[in-house]
Amino acid sequence: MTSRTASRWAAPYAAGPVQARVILPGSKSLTNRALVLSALATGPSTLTGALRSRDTDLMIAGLRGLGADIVGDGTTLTVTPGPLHGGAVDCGLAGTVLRFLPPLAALATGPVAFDGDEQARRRPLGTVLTALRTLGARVDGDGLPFVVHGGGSLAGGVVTIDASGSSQFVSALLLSAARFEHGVVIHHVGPSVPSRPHIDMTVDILRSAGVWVDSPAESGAADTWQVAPGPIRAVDRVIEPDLSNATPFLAAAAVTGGVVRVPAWPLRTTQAGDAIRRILDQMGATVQLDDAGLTVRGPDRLQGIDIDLHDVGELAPTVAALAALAATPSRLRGIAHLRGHETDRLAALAAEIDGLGGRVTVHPDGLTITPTSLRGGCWKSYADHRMATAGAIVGLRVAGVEVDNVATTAKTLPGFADMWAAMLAGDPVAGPGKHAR
Ligand SMILES: O=C(O)C1=C[C@@H](OP(=O)(O)O)[C@@H](O)[C@H](O)C1
Ligand SMILES: C=C(OP(=O)(O)O)C(=O)O
Repeated sequence: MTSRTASRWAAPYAAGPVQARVILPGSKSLTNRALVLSALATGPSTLTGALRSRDTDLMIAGLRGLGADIVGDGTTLTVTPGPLHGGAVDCGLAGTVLRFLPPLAALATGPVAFDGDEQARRRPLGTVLTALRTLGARVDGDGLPFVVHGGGSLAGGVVTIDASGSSQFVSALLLSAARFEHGVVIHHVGPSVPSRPHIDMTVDILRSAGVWVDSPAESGAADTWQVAPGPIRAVDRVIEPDLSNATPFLAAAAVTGGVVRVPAWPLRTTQAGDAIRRILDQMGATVQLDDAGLTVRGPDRLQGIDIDLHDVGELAPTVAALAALAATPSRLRGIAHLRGHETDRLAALAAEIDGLGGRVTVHPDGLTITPTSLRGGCWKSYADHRMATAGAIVGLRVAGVEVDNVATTAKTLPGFADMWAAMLAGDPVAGPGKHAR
């Protein structure tokens, strides 16, 4: 739907160790879950420190178009639920909008037409639409564009799905299920579900809104989640900073032997991005988490890593960039599902690292990256925010890297290029709408 003009951005080269303090805007995953729950809640609620980016603005527009009133200045938003009615939703390239809003649309009184970016048409979705039909909804289409004919209510009940393509299939059904007449019981059958922390995040936020949820962790029933029907309480929330978006900045410390601190790093969190602490530690960095935030000190020699990223695939582009600059080979496992992310990230990472003279082998489940001496050149971003930030990391150590369409980082981190430049200049770094401290 949206056309974007590609342009090349000269990724800054780091002449020495990077030293920076970086304040990140709010988490995409938490903001979009909170928006959905607030729109389904029993009364108004306020979100503080919400992320404003393409993905979250698409969620806001989608919910407004279906009847929610969302007002606010920048990162503070007040959401007042309204009767849900028919309308149109632009998903852009946001997996959270594409997967989380169809179940909510099934509760509307009228047809809801979904469309999105050309690239979004290739993202896996059929599982959610088939599940909705099983739960009582009428849906025209099996992928974008499609129409959910909201009937004002949905029966809900028991459904069996294969969620090996995306954890968002499970999260999507769970988020709206308290408003289904019979709630939902989801059985997953198939290869293992990726990105489990994201489902745990969904369970956690539902419970904080007073919803009864049973998950494999408590029930012992592997791969079964259940939500009881009932009210979703309106809760005022402070959104944590986005830890996945922190990872390129932390990687800058790791690859330059520098020091980067991220204040307000939560001591306990459901965000998958928290896994970067053990990844950087394994690669040889010094990682310290305390009340002042997270501090990463880069090593003299960055080690390669052999790691299963199945649970935290979102971090794979950052880890691949680190691996390309490490002293020893790396093997990234468990991430076949990245082929259905914003782009086929396995193919894209291999093509771009190889394009600079690197050596990457693509496996059915991931990548082997053998460090070589890289040269400058064009790094394509494929409209993928995390491909663009991975190119920026590589550019810190390889002169002459040009990232095409760095503006695509606005999907979750508008102002990334300015933040990156400020980091290299030794200036304070804060994204637009910085996280309230
Ligand atoms: O629910 C979420 O907020 C997300 C779940 C994950 O999706 P997949 O399970 O498709 O990897 C993650 O990669 C994505 O960035 C955000
Ligand atoms: C996979 C990602 O996004 P989405 O929410 O669009 O699936 C991501 O941000 O890495």
